[in-house]
Amino acid sequence: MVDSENKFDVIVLGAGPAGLAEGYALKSAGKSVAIVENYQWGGTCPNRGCDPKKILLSGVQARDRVEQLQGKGFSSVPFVNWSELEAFKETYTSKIPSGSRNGAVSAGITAIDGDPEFISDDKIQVNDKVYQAQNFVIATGQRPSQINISGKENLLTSTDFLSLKAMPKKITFIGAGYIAFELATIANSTGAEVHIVHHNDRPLKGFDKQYVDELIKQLENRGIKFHFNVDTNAIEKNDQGYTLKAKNFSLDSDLVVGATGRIPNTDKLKLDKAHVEYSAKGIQTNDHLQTSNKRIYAIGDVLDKNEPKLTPVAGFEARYVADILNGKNDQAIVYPAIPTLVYGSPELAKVGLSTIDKENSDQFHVVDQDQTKWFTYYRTNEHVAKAKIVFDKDEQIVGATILSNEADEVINYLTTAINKKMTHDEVVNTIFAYPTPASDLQYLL
Ligand SMILES: Cc1cc2nc3c(=O)[nH]c(=O)nc-3n(C[C@H](O)[C@H](O)[C@H](O)COP(=O)(O)OP(=O)(O)OC[C@H]3O[C@@H](n4cnc5c(N)ncnc54)[C@H](O)[C@@H]3O)c2cc1C
Ligand SMILES: NC(=O)c1ccc[n+]([C@@H]2O[C@H](COP(=O)([O-])OP(=O)(O)OC[C@H]3O[C@@H](n4cnc5c(N)ncnc54)[C@H](O)[C@@H]3O)[C@@H](O)[C@H]2O)c1
Repeated sequence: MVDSENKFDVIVLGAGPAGLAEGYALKSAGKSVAIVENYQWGGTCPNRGCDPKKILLSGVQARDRVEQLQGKGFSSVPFVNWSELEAFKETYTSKIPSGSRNGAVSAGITAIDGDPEFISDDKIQVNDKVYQAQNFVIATGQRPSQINISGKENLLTSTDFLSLKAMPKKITFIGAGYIAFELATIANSTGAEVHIVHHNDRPLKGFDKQYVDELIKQLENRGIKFHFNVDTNAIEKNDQGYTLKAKNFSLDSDLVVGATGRIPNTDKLKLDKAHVEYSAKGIQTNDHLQTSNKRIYAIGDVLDKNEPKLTPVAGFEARYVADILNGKNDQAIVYPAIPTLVYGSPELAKVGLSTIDKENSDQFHVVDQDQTKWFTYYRTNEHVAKAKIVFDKDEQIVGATILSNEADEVINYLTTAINKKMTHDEVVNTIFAYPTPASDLQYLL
């Protein structure tokens, strides 16, 4: 028998952006809700992901803005003091776990701390207590993966990097995805010698190759060194630091960060006991985000899905499942166009269709614009500003790739234009404040 106080309409596993959004949406609709978290309330994004990274980047971006204006009012590039910047970041992150937990409790959600394990189709056990629910929502996210090489225990993760107390003189990243590009830019701007080692020659492979090559060129100009087609097979510790070893290749550094992807947190949940199917890529669901056990849903990064694993996508899925469980929706999930962005200086962003090949070249065409001399970028003396816009036969924008320091802002406007199917005339007849990246839109679309 399960005590009545341990019975809920819905139990959510994981208190990250997905799990918390789910809990709040269900609670405000009158359901009894518990959330179980086994580590830091708030999850990856505010504790060890998006937010701390972006705080560190704020210092980097301020420095870079001054660097661009050398000889145009400034004569030296400021030194970014890593320890102070990191301490500033800590003033934000240190409040997240308690703030997130207290917020949930204040909203009337039952907060449970510990490792949940399914013991049947409708019950879990946490710290020797059994809890029962009509429905479960699994939102346990992902964690850094570790490459299986000799000396892998010598590798730091992105989480370790974001809390370094001192920036080393020389740092190496293995992998060249979002995390390596972003953290390498931060390390470079705070004075470190930075190397990126990648196993093939196609980093950021979801992005337009020409623009990735241009981004690499910009980062090389800043002093970041790329080593492509290097398959790391060992990290050896020595008196000075660490040596990365590969065939005919060796690189010494003070620290080495593994940034070769992330893996779903499914292993501790005893999913088999609840008949929930999953793969190495995450929990498998139907188009209603329902697992192989009809009373259990999965949302956020823990899903095995094609959509990018990002915070706003996790929130979208949480609201969708809440609507299903609140009886407001029974349709399959339909995702809007989702923008993705590699932060740094410059930023690389994309939404929708990014490239077209011979097979679909009669249905789409691409306009590639070098904006570097446009007023928006001229006034800040940007090194590069480019935009590749994909149009369909009706001249409707269906995709874009942007490379500039304003890419985050521009990609959001273009995402709206794609989702709202805005025509060129609708854009031109919208009065945007001038001069801003928004007022450039009439020349882009
Ligand atoms: C360095 C870095 C930078 C990033 N930058 C961005 C960015 O700029 N923009 C963006 O959109 N996304 C970014 N992301 C991705 C973003 O953090 C995730 O997409 C987002 O956090 C996913 O939310 P989630 O709730 O699904 O998972 P998480 O945020 O991972 O939350 C899952 C929660 O479940 C808990 N948990 C895990 N296992 C269990 C278990 N067995 N039982 C109970 N609880 C468990 C975890 O402790 C965690 O609190 C970044 C990620 C990283 C690592
Ligand atoms: N700005 C953002 O939105 C943002 C920022 C950071 C992270 N994230 C999220 O976190 C996820 C993980 O980021 P990530 O950068 O760790 O993963 P990723 O999948 O983006 O990139 C990993 C890279 O490592 C390479 N790699 C794999 N094995 C390797 C090996 N043995 N040696 C060398 N290279 C190897 C892969 O080819 C790939 O290029 C992202 O996919 C995204 O969902 C998003």
